Amino acid sequence: MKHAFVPPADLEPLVRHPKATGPGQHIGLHHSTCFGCGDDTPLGLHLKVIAGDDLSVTAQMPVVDWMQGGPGVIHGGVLSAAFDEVTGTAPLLIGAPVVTVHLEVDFAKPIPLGSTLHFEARILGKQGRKIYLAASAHLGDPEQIVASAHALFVTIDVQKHFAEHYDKRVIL
Ligand SMILES: CCCCC/C=C\C/C=C\C/C=C\C/C=C\CCCC(=O)SCCNC(=O)CCNC(=O)[C@H](O)C(C)(C)COP(=O)(O)OP(=O)(O)OC[C@H]1O[C@@H](n2cnc3c(N)ncnc32)[C@H](O)[C@@H]1OP(=O)(O)O
Repeated sequence: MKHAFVPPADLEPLVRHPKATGPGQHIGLHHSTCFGCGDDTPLGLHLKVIAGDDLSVTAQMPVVDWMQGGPGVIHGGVLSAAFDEVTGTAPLLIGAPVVTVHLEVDFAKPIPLGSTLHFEARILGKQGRKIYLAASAHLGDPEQIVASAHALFVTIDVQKHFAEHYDKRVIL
């Protein structure tokens, strides 16, 4: 699939963190009211991101009616949010809490309501605090990619990053 994202050629190779979630296990470190992965949000993606056996993750998402953009198909922003969540969770495999600084999505096929998206994301490498990822999605046949994404995340100190906003957080 065509895309405009060019990661640096000199990325540092990475290995899994010794305490990373095991292969096949749900990576559940985020919080319960997160739009992407929280169980307690009435309107959220409720994504369960599963660790791969290397530097990759997978997730599935049923495409339900409220996700509609064009008639009968998913909204591109909903799909982008799902890519954000799936790619953003993967850096936990190297022990890095991150926020998104850049996300780009290539939409290859219309994605019908009633289908199930299968996501795969993998860490390409890092450069200082910057972590580069690539992801793709299909509807059941891994040979038929319907969308792909590239993302750049930056490692943060979670306590410091959210300090100013923490007391305005929503608890449901
Ligand atoms: C939804 C909230 C998620 C919260 C995550 C919470 C905890 C994390 C824990 C676990 C994570 C688990 C799951 C995560 C799941 C989903 C992820 C969803 C993530 C999101 O949805 S999160 C919301 C949107 N996100 C933001 O709210 C970020 C706003 N942003 C900033 O808060 C600052 O921007 C910051 C702190 C990131 C950096 O600021 P800073 O001052 O610390 O560092 P600096 O500016 O130097 O950037 C360092 C290096 O990144 C390069 N760089 C920066 N921006 C770039 C760009 N756009 N393109 C290319 N390179 C860029 C610079 O060029 C430099 O590179 P170099 O070192 O080579 O010069």
